[in-house]
Amino acid sequence: MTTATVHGIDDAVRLRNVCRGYGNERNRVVALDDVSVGFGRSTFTAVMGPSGSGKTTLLQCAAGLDRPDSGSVSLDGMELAGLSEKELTRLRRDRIGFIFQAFNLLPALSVADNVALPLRLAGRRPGRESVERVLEQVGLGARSNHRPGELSGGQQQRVAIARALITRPAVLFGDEPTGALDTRTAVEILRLLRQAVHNDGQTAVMVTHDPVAASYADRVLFLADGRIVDELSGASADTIAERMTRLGAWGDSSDGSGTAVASGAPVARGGEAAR
Ligand SMILES: Nc1ncnc2c1ncn2[C@@H]1O[C@H](COP(=O)(O)OP(=O)(O)OP(=O)(O)O)[C@@H](O)[C@H]1O
Repeated sequence: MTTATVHGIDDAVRLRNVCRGYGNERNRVVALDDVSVGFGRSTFTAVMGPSGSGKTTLLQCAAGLDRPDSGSVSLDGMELAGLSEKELTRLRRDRIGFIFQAFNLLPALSVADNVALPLRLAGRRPGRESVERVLEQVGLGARSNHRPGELSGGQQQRVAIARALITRPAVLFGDEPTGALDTRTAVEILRLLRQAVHNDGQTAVMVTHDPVAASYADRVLFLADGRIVDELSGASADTIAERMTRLGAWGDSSDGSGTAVASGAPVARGGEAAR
């Protein structure tokens, strides 16, 4: 049984009966099928599931990057449906931080200028101290004048986290933020995310395929065929991997009516949790 549909009053992000499909009537893919879930303030949630189960679509709808066909999304107390594109852009800029697998840094800018970019885009003048402070926070105080190309992958991802944190967003969304990193470096990044959540009161939602990464979250949601089918709290990587294996078995036995099984890519990592 899943409790994912229970919403707290104080959720930083809340989805209610969200449906999102692609294609036309003959070729319909249901990416999200009546998903209701809340992400409480100052919590860290990992979203897992087979390839094509709807994880990225869930993240994009939750972050206001994609609009659901039906249902509603509220973020930091604002209903997204009523907002114009301009208001939505402002909300994303001011209240959300994004961290992607490909760090998406601008190679020609220094580390400090990359971090300051969201503030400049918002028409604010970034104070040197606030940039230095957030770089210290991610352990890169000495690197502010370097170019991203002079940093390791893990350091570049830390710059991306600093850039996401500079606006003090209510919610941090990560789509495979540790996907391109080795295990040790991934752990550093996950600790930073936990810190942002538990020390600074931010809310983090992270899509991952890695049970070890997911074990750093307070809660793990499991998606299959566009629906939340299970969740775990405070689980170990082994427990999460075992649950993924079961999810894989469910995927194999599916009659396909759920629609969203995409590529037949392997689902579970089983015991291979720590890459
Ligand atoms: N722009 C799009 N056009 C058509 N179909 C799409 C589009 N985006 C997603 N889909 C489909 O919706 C379903 C869910 O996709 P989504 O990317 O959310 O899955 P996912 O769980 O993130 O997958 P993965 O782990 O492989 O990244 C898939 O069947 C996918 O093919």
